[in-house]
Amino acid sequence: MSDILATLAATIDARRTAEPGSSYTASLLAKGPARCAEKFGEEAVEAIIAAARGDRENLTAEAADVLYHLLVMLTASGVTLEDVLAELRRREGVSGHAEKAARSTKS
Ligand SMILES: N=c1c2ncn([C@@H]3O[C@H](COP(=O)(O)OP(=O)(O)OP(=O)(O)O)[C@@H](O)[C@H]3O)c2ncn1[C@@H]1O[C@H](COP(=O)(O)O)[C@@H](O)[C@H]1O
Repeated sequence: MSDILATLAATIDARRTAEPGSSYTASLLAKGPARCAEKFGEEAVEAIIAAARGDRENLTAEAADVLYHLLVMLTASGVTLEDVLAELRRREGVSGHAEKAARSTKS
């Protein structure tokens, strides 16, 4: 299921050395990590609005924008999709309740 994400991440990584004029991704990466993060935030807000309105069709499209812009932001910041997937694998099977309880006993 995540093959498309891995393919997209590879495409975005390859765009780091592409001409901004020929690639939207390259033009965004050329603006730096802060601008990429801002774009991710804008797309996330659009997804939030679609979800809050119960607009499933728009939410699907906005969620795709969010995933694309998340990968661009990660690339701009030197974090790979594999880094994020490894973190998810590390968390696998640990309930959010149990993780939160462990955090509160540490402090
Ligand atoms: N998945 C996407 C994708 N999703 C969204 N977008 C673009 O993200 C932009 C965000 O939408 P906005 O309305 O905010 O755009 P905008 O106002 O023109 O953007 P700004 O000027 O504010 O940056 C749009 O231009 C979308 O086309 C994407 N652009 C590219 N991809 C993938 O990335 C690949 C490489 O694209 P290029 O780098 O352009 O070759 C493509 O083949 C696709 O697979």
